[in-house]
Amino acid sequence: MGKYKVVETFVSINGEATHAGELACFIRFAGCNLACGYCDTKWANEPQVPYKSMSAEEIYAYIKSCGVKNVTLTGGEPLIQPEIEWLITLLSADKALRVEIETNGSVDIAGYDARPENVCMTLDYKLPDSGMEQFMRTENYAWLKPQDAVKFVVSSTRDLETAKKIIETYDLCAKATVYLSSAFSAITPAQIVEYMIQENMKDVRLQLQMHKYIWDPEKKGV
Ligand SMILES: C[S@@+](CC[C@H](N)C(=O)[O-])C[C@H]1O[C@@H](n2cnc3c(N)ncnc32)[C@H](O)[C@@H]1O
Ligand SMILES: Nc1nc2[nH]cc(C(=O)O)c2c(=O)[nH]1
Ligand code: SF4
Ligand SMILES: [Mg+2]
Repeated sequence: MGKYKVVETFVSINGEATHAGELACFIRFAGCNLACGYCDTKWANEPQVPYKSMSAEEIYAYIKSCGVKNVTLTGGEPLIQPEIEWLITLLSADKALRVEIETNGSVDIAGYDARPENVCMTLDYKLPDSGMEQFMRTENYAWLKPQDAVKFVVSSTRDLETAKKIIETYDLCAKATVYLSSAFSAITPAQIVEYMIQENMKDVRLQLQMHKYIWDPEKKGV
């Protein structure tokens, strides 16, 4: 089996989505197929980024050594890592783990349809201000499971309007948990809430990146 390019591993609280505030072990992979304007981990996508080569078994052993339940696979883009299916299968077999995959919405997730309940996807929809909307695969919404989330990282009113349209067109709130997050410092959380009230978005949740309020927003490894 191959090795994975891992740029950092750490334990922190998960700052985002459904298990925000709970301890989680993070595995961040190198490289991404997109280049979002707001990306807070551009460093992990640099071609020359230093990485550690780890096998699936080594990653699993690290996760178990952390002693936590939640594992977040992120990046970079985790789902473009060669043989990532194998790692996901290995981790999902351990029912003491809850595996969350942060994915950018451009990669086909159909092949993960047989995943068990302890594997959830947090699927981004990249909005116009990210510059990456053209790469979004709305076909992915056919493969959402109840434990999954669809996340919209918002930078502007135009982004909010697009998010609302996509949520309604694909009936996303019926399929998964839907989050609106502010692209850090691009739009205030208050502006998002005002829009949610104005549009009566009653099944959508605001999410803040908790770790950026606890630590310096530029700090790695938290
Ligand atoms: C760094 S990405 C890595 C995983 C995957 N490439 C993706 O985009 O989902 C992890 C999460 O951080 C979010 N993110 C990145 N930069 C952000 C920023 N400046 N403000 C808020 N969220 C951000 C992404 O939208 C994504 O949901
Ligand atoms: N604390 C913390 N929580 C996170 N949840 C998702 C993250 C990510 O970068 O994907 C992240 C992160 O970078 N830090
Ligand atoms: S898809 Fe994720 S890692 Fe890639 S550039 Fe966008 S936010 Fe960054
Ligand atoms: Mg992050």
